[in-house]
Amino acid sequence: MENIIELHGVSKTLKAFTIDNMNLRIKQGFVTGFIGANGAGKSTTMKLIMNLLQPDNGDVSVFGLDYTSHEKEIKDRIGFVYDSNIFYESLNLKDISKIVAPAYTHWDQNQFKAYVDQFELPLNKPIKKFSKGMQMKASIAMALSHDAELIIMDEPTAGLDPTSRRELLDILQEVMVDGRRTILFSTHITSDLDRIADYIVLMDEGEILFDKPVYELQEQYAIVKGSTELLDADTEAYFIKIERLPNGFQALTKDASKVKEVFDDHVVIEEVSLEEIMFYMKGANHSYD
Ligand SMILES: Nc1ncnc2c1ncn2[C@@H]1O[C@H](COP(=O)(O)OP(=O)(O)OP(=O)(O)O)[C@@H](O)[C@H]1O
Repeated sequence: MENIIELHGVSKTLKAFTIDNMNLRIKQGFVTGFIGANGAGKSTTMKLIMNLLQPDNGDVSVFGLDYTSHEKEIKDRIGFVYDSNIFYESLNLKDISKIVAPAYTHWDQNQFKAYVDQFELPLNKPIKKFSKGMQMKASIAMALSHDAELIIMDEPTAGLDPTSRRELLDILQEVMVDGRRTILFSTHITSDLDRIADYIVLMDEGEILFDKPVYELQEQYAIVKGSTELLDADTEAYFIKIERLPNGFQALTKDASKVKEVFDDHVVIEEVSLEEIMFYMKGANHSYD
């Protein structure tokens, strides 16, 4: 199976927010980073993938299965980290693991204890007395302790200190080593993705703007700087968004080689960061995508 998650023509309206006819495919065996501004719809999409929200229209399948008849099997094979505390707050980790363990076919108590030790989490302290970062670590320890084939994490690095963030990214790299697993995770910290992502999905206002391998982004997207005299109706078509500055223009292109061919040495072409791509694509004219 090439795609571990497939969304076909999915629509969902939540009051003022709408996802309309979304198609998304997440490749098996890779790490996909899910990015987009606040309110873009990343959490909503993850909830649709987890069946915590149901689409108004369209289909969601995970492992090639649908939730109508395979909910338990799908959930058994997913490790999910959500951006707010999903545990019973007055319980401690020891009790929670006893409640959670029977729900999973492959729960591994030793693995769980190893993560608890690594994250230096207390087993006997009620979750409500954990800091935000500790709660996130507890969530991560649970998600990684039942041999899940698919790990879905909504902003797992938010609230973690730099050392813990690095530790988590190392763990995620380790769990990917045997090639059996797939990770989808959202983050606002784009440097997380530089370390481990193979694919990037960018979302804006309920819409997937792109879903691309990292190497393709690095090869094709670039920042172009030059004199505004170079711009006219024809040449502007090479850019996704153009900023006109007093001393020239600065623009994002998704076709760096074409820009090089057309403008040659009249422009400067620079590598683009994910943050810059997000900045330029927000509110851009997507007919150029
Ligand atoms: N239960 C709800 N009822 C109404 N609107 C909602 C509900 N949940 C989310 N929304 C709205 O849907 C939009 C998308 O929210 P979502 O949490 O999916 O975005 P996000 O990309 O995860 O944002 P962030 O990066 O800030 O976490 C927002 O405008 C939010 O206000």
